[in-house]
Amino acid sequence: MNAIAAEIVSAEHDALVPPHGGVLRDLYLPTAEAEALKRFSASLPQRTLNQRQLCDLELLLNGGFSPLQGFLGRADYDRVLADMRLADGTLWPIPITLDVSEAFAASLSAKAQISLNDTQGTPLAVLTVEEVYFPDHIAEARAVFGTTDRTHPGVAELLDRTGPVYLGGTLQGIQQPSHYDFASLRHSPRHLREWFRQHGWHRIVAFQTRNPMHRAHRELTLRAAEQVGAKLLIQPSVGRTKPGDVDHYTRVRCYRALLNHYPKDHAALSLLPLAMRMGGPREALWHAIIRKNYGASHFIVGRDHAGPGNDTNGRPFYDPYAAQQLLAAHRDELGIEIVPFPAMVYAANRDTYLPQNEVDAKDEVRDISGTELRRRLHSGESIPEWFTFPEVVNILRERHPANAREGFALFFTGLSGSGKSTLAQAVLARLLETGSRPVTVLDGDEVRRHLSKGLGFSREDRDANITRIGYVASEVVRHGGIAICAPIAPYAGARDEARQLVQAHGRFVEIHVSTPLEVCEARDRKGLYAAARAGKIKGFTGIDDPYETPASPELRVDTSQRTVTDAADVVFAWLKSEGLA
Ligand SMILES: Nc1ncnc2c1ncn2[C@@H]1O[C@H](COP(=O)(O)OS(=O)(=O)O)[C@@H](OP(=O)(O)O)[C@H]1O
Ligand SMILES: Nc1ncnc2c1ncn2[C@@H]1O[C@H](COP(=O)(O)OP(=O)(O)O)[C@@H](O)[C@H]1O
Repeated sequence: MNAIAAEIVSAEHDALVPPHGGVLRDLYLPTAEAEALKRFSASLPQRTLNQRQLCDLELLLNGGFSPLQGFLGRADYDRVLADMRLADGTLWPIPITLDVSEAFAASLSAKAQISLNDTQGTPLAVLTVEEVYFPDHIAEARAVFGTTDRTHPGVAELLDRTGPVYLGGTLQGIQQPSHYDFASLRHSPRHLREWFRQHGWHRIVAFQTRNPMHRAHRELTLRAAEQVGAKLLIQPSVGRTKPGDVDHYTRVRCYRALLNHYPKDHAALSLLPLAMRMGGPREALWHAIIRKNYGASHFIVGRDHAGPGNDTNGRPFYDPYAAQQLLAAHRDELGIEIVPFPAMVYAANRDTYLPQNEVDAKDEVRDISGTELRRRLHSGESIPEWFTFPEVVNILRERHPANAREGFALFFTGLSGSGKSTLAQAVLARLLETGSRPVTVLDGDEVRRHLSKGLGFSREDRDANITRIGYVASEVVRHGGIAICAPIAPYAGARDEARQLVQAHGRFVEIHVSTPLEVCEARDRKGLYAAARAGKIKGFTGIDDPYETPASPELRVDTSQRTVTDAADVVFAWLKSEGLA
């Protein structure tokens, strides 16, 4: 009996649902062959995968994406876009593709093999490239996400951070990507199926999440499990979720704490290394297929499943129940039962949670939105017990201390001589006078003597300088400190990049020191404007190199209109009003 037939028979035997397409893939080679391929892979073209590609690879190799055996070729890709199916007709809603640059693609010979590596250079798999093709990213965004609006994180990634060429081909797995965090909570579909068998679990309802779970989630999952007579699998995505989400380390601590609030032996926790696309209905279908591969017989789809929030006009990208409708439409061929659920809300008068559609006029409904929860965490305000469990609040508070203890960056930007350093020093003095927070100053001149020594003033060098400042600031903020940065930072793109780096860990406060050029030039503290006018310095900001005015900084201060003390007062008052000082 060949391996495929054996797999089908065993799937029938264990009474767990069959995997998608009938075959649970396992693309890892046996140990000796994997060892030989690892040695051989050193001679192949090397490719370091980004986080999304690494997540995709892991689920391709371990069978989470069964029946796929590699990255999609053109025919599969086209049909997935057009009607959510592989070329052979199997339901598959999200394109799993390997994007590269044109230069990398051009360097490959026909039928090339390439080594796919993690960020440490460890070879994980070899891809035999069967097809090289140019996708139309705009068409892909429209088909998969239904929009080309870059506010959608999946669209932004596709249009701005995805290579122009796709490589299709089959994979041979060498070794699993290493995870040193929560290793005991990570399982392949094969492992999880084995665990279900050992524990006699046959009906299993899976729950997907990218957020910390509170009482509403507990009620919802318990009701869903009870409704279909199944055990519960809490399977949060921990690969990559929506930018700005609570990090998975914190979330997993919350899930673990919550697990103690389920009836014994009724709920299990397993982490899914999925790179979410936030693709709403299509993504929900994909999630269901993946859970089926892990052996779940049922899948909970709540309100706004995998929703990316609102578009540029403030309207939701997807109808909150579109995912449930799409899954219902494919019910017969999906092979995993969908358990649709409305939002759960708290009725204070009954001191209980209810599905929204069971609420009546007399009920006093209470809810705390994600935004409100973040606000309360930031301000240190209380979070009621009806909303979540005290252990969960404690974990979230440790991770998100009230503003007064959370790190942030003050990023002064403006022309040379505008007053950035002077103002930074004055604000520094205020912060040190009134608080005990560690403060790091990354002044333009100072940085250029150390961190950015050797860099000049070309666009490339200036961008590198600002990225370095942003990186150091983000580390300071990550550890709860205050970073005060004061470079010219003339280019909007680099400023935004610094913002992204910092915002992963705390607030980024951009302060445009908007002193007019004439005033800066009249001050000419260092004689550089005169030298620039005389042509002795080339590419001087404001003279013969541009300064891109910040469009929407948190604050704008013109030092020609105020004394140093006044200007520092404006900044400090703003920090106070935001709870940062
Ligand atoms: N070509 C040119 N353009 C602008 N500035 C120049 C140039 N050459 C030297 N300097 C001096 O370098 C200081 C600016 O460095 P920054 O690191 O803040 O610049 S940047 O953000 O990387 O563009 C700046 O200091 P500040 O006056 O404190 O802003 C200048 O003194
Ligand atoms: N209200 C003010 N705020 C800040 N600087 C001022 C003000 N009025 C005059 N200045 C002077 O302007 C110059 C600004 O230089 P600096 O702070 O080094 O600017 P930058 O760091 O932006 O190059 C200093 O000599 C400072 O004394």
